[in-house]
Amino acid sequence: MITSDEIAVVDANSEALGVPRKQLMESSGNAVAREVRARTDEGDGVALVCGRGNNGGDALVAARFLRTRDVTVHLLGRPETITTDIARENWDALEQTDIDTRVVTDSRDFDLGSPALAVDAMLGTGVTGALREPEATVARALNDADAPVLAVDTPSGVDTDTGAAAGVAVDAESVVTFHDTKPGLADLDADVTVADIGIPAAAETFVASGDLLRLSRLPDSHKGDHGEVLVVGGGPYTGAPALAAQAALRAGADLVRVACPDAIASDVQGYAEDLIVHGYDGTRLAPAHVDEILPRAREHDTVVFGPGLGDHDDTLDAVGSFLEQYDGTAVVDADALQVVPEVETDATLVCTPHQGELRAMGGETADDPERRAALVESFAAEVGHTLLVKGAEDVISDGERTRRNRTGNPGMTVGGTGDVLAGTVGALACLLRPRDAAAVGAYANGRAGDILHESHGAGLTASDLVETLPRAFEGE
Ligand SMILES: NC(=O)C1=CN([C@@H]2O[C@H](COP(=O)(O)OP(=O)(O)OC[C@H]3O[C@@H](n4cnc5c(N)ncnc54)[C@H](O)[C@@H]3O)[C@@H](O)[C@H]2O)[C@H](O)CC1
Ligand SMILES: [K+]
Repeated sequence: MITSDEIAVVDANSEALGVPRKQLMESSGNAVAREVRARTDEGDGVALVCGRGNNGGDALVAARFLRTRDVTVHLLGRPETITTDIARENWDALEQTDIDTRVVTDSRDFDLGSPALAVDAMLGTGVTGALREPEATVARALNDADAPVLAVDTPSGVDTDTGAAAGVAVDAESVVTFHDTKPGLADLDADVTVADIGIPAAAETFVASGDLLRLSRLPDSHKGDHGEVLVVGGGPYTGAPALAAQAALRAGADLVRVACPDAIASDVQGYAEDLIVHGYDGTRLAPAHVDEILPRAREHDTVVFGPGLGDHDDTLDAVGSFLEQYDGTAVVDADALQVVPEVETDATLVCTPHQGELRAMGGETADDPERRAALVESFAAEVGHTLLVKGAEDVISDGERTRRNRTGNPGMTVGGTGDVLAGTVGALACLLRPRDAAAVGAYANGRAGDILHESHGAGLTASDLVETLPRAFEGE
């Protein structure tokens, strides 16, 4: 099953892989025509009722594939108001043929006639809220008509994210849906066919520019609120927490604070004026600091735990104690990772190990990319957290869904890039579910590295990466 937000990402990734939407629409239209032929006889009347989006576009394509049927195309709205170029191009193409096309601007003018089959292509995954006019009246007319209804993708009026109807919905005898089934279709008393429309499997497997849509299509609850991140790091190293914090800012977080030992606080502050640094006493994280860090962590949307902490026994004990008591969202990186498999925690974790750290956690790797991805998926299920395993090809899995990321280049093996990634994912995890934050973070980091590779060759630094992140989020 796939939701409309997810299909938008997959569509855009398909386009990035060289299979554009217009090509998918051709396949969708072909699939609709196939269903129409299966449900009618030669010469039968078929009414195609088209909305102004791509759902209507699918039926406009279908009309061309139905030369053996007596087709009438009803467009709901003026052709100038068709919302997408590809649907409009298909309308324009139909207008050059002798197919009977009718423009319905007022629902009172809608005349279905008495076809053997009516095709509902008013609205698909682009629907928002209850059907407006003329669609609502036309939906009632379809429901009152004698002809059985074949719905394209989803019956119009059914919310494709919840499967519920916000008002009147088309009552379809059959549905031809694309790529994968949609929420709610299984609950309908309709015959549902899933048609393969040629979306490459890679559009789902690999993270690509379409995944950036996850950020631009955020629910209203997140508009204008991009979250606050606490970076807990530093001790033996000072640059790491500063890099993670700066990356979180560049990845869009509203506010980023660093908690680090007093002994290095001024060094961390020295990396950038806009960092907010809180020191705890001493030279490294220890169990005595956990009571001070926990309430601070709870005031942030996410915590990035690990950059530069080091692996002193006291520090690892403190990490364990923190995770046992914390129930928010945290990105765990570097030395803190080794604690994760041993600890009982209610926290939602995104762990960002490289291959060596993964093995140290008890996970397995393999040379074959598919095998490696499968191993990461089962290890994620075992530890109960999201994993982002870094490598020439990154693997991201929450144990249920697994993605692979191909952005990035060997120039990025320079020190500090892991800190940048952890900070980026920390910022994204304020907005997206863990596996999406990890996937988009891995993609954007690698893309920043690829942009820099063009200008800097192998000479890129982690700070360059931070500066380039905003461009990487702009997409291609
Ligand atoms: N990968 C795929 O599965 C493909 C699917 N295709 C088809 O495209 C539609 C989705 O197309 P989209 O243009 O995004 O949206 P719709 O056509 O569903 O609707 C947009 C259209 O409707 C108006 N609108 C929105 N809500 C309402 C409402 N409540 N009442 C009236 N009008 C409404 C909005 O303003 C727009 O004008 C998908 O379902 C498939 O059928 C593609 O063929 C390519 C690949
Ligand atoms: K429809």
